[in-house]
Amino acid sequence: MSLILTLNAGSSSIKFGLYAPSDEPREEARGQIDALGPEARLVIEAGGVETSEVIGPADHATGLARLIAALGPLCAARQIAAVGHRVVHGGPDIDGPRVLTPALVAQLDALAPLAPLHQPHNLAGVRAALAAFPEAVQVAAFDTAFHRGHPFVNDTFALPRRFFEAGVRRYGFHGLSYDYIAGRLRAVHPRLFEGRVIVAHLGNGASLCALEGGRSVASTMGFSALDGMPMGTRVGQLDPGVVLFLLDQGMTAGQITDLLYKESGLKGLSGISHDMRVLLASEAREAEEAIAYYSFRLAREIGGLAAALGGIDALVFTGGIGENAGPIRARAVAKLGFLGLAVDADRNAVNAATIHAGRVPILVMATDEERIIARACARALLTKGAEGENWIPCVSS
Ligand SMILES: Nc1ncnc2c1ncn2[C@@H]1O[C@H](COP(=O)(O)OP(=O)(O)O)[C@@H](O)[C@H]1O
Ligand SMILES: CC(=O)OP(=O)(O)O
Ligand SMILES: [Mg+2]
Repeated sequence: MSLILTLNAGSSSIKFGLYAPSDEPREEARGQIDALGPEARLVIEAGGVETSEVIGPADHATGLARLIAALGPLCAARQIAAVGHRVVHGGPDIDGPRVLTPALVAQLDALAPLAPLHQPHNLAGVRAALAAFPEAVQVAAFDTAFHRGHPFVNDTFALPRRFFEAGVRRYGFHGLSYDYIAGRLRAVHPRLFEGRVIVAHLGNGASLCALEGGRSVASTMGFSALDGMPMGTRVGQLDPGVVLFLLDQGMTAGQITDLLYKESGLKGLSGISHDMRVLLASEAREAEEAIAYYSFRLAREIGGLAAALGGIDALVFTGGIGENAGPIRARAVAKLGFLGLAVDADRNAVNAATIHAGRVPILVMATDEERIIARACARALLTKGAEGENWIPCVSS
């Protein structure tokens, strides 16, 4: 039997999954190369057993090579029939997964400046997989695709129209995560799925999405993966006047890019760490202020999306912080009683699946971006053969 490999080559980690193909792919193994840098770690979970080893210094290229080598024993003699890649940016037109062709890869390369922390690594994963598995179908699943049905007012800036036409618009990201959550809502809470749901994806990157009947109508991330929530190292919402000021002060575009993507957010504000666990455990005033800012912005974004939806029928927390950081959820929701939102302290403390004490359900749900990629691969394997066709029929969540 053949296998599906999923690759999610991010800014500081490379995640993978191995699946047996079927309508609902069966996960056989998953893992990641963590903390790319001087002391990278390879973590693999297979058959209920987790192994972890420090692999020493690794960048994206060497980390990918090491990961591909580690797949050998997991695959045994089975062939990788499809490799699915998380690609953060698909541009204005791509509204679902696609089989990768050289022309499409070139088109995606050109979008790298819009997502400099992600797109180049995503595409490096594509190139490594093409070399390692030349017989496999290569599939891309896009973070932007889920948001392509937004109304105009949620996608535009108030710039002259020609900029919108030229692609300067709000794209929205984390679509694989929102697609997965929408699917779980439909399966587990069908009545909520039909309503107005705000999903807060709070990982190293963070955004929120407003869902209506399972479809994205607004997102807090905009043109790039910088806007909206402050993140581990990214600034979140920022007055563009600050960028003009920094340019005027003599900073180069490259320096400002590094500042906004890599030195800001929780890391910049605390001066301690980008990692919420570290900040929650710290007694430093700066850690507390970074947490206070994060929680305040989270409440503001939820309020803003509730207005975009004209109300809220459920709130969902997901991502590493959303799934695990009870104090952050509690602090944000404490400001949102006027929307019918309140947290049950005991259930929140143990990350229970439902944590509300008020009228509006508040859910904690684990996300699974890899599964959305694996499903796209399974559909690509079923439909392959249409010569020159790279559209994959999309089974919506
Ligand atoms: N138990 C926890 N308590 C608080 N924060 C946590 C916990 N576990 C993970 N996190 C936070 O989740 C964030 C990483 O989220 P994750 O979704 O794993 O990231 P990525 O975007 O890289 O997939 C980090 O800030 C980390 O500190
Ligand atoms: C788009 C984005 O911010 O992704 P991540 O959370 O993986 O950094
Ligand atoms: Mg993530």
